[in-house]
Amino acid sequence: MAVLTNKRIGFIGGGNMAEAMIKGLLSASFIEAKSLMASDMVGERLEFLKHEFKIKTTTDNQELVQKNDIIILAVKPQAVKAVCSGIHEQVDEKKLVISVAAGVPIHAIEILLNPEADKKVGVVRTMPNTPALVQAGVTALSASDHVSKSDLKVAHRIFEAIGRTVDVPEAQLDAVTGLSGSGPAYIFMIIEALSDAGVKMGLSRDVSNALTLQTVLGSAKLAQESGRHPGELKDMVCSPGGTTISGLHWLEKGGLRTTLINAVEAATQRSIELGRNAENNQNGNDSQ
Ligand SMILES: NC(=O)C1=CN([C@@H]2O[C@H](COP(=O)(O)OP(=O)(O)OC[C@H]3O[C@@H](n4cnc5c(N)ncnc54)[C@H](OP(=O)(O)O)[C@@H]3O)[C@@H](O)[C@H]2O)C=CC1
Ligand SMILES: O=C(O)[C@@H]1CCC=N1
Repeated sequence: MAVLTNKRIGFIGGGNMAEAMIKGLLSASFIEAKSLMASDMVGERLEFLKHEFKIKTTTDNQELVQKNDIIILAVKPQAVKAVCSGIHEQVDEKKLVISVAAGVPIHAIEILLNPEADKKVGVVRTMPNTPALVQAGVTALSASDHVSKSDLKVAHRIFEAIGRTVDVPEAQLDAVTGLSGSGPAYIFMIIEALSDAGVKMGLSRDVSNALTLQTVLGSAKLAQESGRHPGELKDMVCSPGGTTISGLHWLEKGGLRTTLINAVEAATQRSIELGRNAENNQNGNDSQ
């Protein structure tokens, strides 16, 4: 039985993030496929989504807005301006607009959707991540003043269906993007490297992958469920004069902590830059 029975959700942009959310929402039985729709310019993506998830599709963003109550902006930040300008007449006060676009500020979306400033358009800006695919995502949300408490609750329920949610002030969403939005990619790189390391030491790829994945999963679970400081949990693994401290010495020499902090900082800065470019309708250094 679907949790959200009386609302229809439309995704503008049917790429990776939309797919992660659609799969997560359907797997969680949060909503029925017939209440989901996606629009995209890429016909192949729409065919895939239609075939894989049995959802409705269209190439017409205006039709998508007309036929749905909750509109999720899931296009690249660089495309937000064009998309919002193309749908502003169809977006009325009854629609709830949720953006997952990195960097793009709420007020920029509000101005684009309400150029005459003659209606109240509620926008919730969010930053989810791809583990939504397996209902293990985490999403930070921030809402504009025009979003009612009940609409914000609906937004929370959507993202709770695909993982955890946190509320943050909008000013912190770029940092969220640098940490948990981009974070799965950092972790996948670490997983790949650890698995390679096992193979270098003579393990089969299958065994090495299995050991790596369960080690990452188990460590996160232990940290989450015990609530203990990660430094304390790390110390529990390090026997005096033992193997782990020898390994950690190399992680320190390689600057692992500094590297991760720099990565989050760079991704946060890029999110801020994407937001500025989206407002100015520029692409900055990227050609996408
Ligand atoms: N991927 C991730 O892990 C996360 C992504 N996000 C955010 O989600 C958004 C989407 O990212 P992601 O899914 O990775 O990107 P994708 O490029 O995979 O998906 C975006 C899709 O939107 C399509 N599109 C472009 N312009 C339009 C338009 N005018 N109307 C309808 N569809 C259009 C694109 O087509 P085309 O390819 O032809 O441009 C593409 O198929 C971004 O803003 C990103 O910041 C947020 C959190 C995590
Ligand atoms: O790489 C990106 O820009 C998007 C935003 C967060 C994760 N992916």
